[in-house]
Amino acid sequence: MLSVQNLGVTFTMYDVGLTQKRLTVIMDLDLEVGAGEVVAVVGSSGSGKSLLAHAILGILPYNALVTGKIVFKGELLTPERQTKLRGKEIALIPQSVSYLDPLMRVGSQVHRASRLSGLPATEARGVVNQIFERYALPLPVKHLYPFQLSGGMARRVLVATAAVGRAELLIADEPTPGLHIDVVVETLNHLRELANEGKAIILITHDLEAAMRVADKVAVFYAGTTLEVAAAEDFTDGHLRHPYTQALWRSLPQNGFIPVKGTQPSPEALPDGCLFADRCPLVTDACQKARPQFHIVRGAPVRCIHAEG
Ligand SMILES: Nc1ncnc2c1ncn2[C@@H]1O[C@H](COP(=O)(O)OP(=O)(O)OP(=O)(O)O)[C@@H](O)[C@H]1O
Ligand code: NI
Repeated sequence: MLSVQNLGVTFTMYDVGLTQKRLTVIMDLDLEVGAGEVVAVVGSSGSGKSLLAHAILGILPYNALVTGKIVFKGELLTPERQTKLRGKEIALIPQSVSYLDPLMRVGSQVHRASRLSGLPATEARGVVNQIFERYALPLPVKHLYPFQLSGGMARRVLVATAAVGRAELLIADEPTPGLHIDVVVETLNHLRELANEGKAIILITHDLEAAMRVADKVAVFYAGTTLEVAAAEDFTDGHLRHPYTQALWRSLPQNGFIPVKGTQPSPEALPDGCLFADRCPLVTDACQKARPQFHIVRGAPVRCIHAEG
């Protein structure tokens, strides 16, 4: 359904004295998402996850230059098409209730979302009631304002707002950390259900465990690019290809809690070679010379010259 090819995002900024500065924050990024699939995008803070979502939706700030290709349902996703499809065929499940209109009752917002997505007025009312029932939101909740919702209810309203329409691609930017585990699990289950009904889901998260709970594939982001796109079972089968993905896996509490030493390079100081080279146990001179290209190892793409079948 969605194919992101060689995506790049560069910001033009002005420094002291009005000197222009270009900052490339996403480069060579590839990602495929099919109908019925949950693809998790996992990466630490600043790796470019939200910018990927914004690039797909066409809501990057004006000083961002996008290169590469995004193809949606076989057709190039141009800015015009993005404007046309946003909220209709491609919907965002935002990070927090702060994205809802604080002055509008919840029911009206879900209703508005359904109308924006193209549902006729005659159907919208019934569909909104159905969606409230589906997400265990009692009908009186319709009359509440966003600030009156509990954390769990707020997540359900956000999912309902995206699920009420006919959007086939849903992008969930990670729920704010600090949510109760039950709420997280419930939201993840809702996303899985929507995929099982045939939608394509991109789940953006820091939380590898959450990702593995529901995702079919996990795209591992690092300093603005994908290092590996692994199948969820590759983690548990020990089939991971990239040393960074392996390190992330070992950093989970149940796998030894071994931290990955060092930090991700900042967009202002990216190395010429492999982005992970300075933290990698397998590093050799060749790694420092050129950025490794994606190549297929055991059926999945990875960006490491040492990864072999
Ligand atoms: N408008 C902007 N101008 C310049 N740089 C930006 C802008 N927006 C984001 N960036 C930079 O782009 C990089 C990626 O940001 P992004 O928000 O996509 O990260 P993220 O992976 O979503 O992080 P988090 O997990 O913290 O949400 C960061 O280094 C960030 O500072
Ligand atoms: Ni983000």
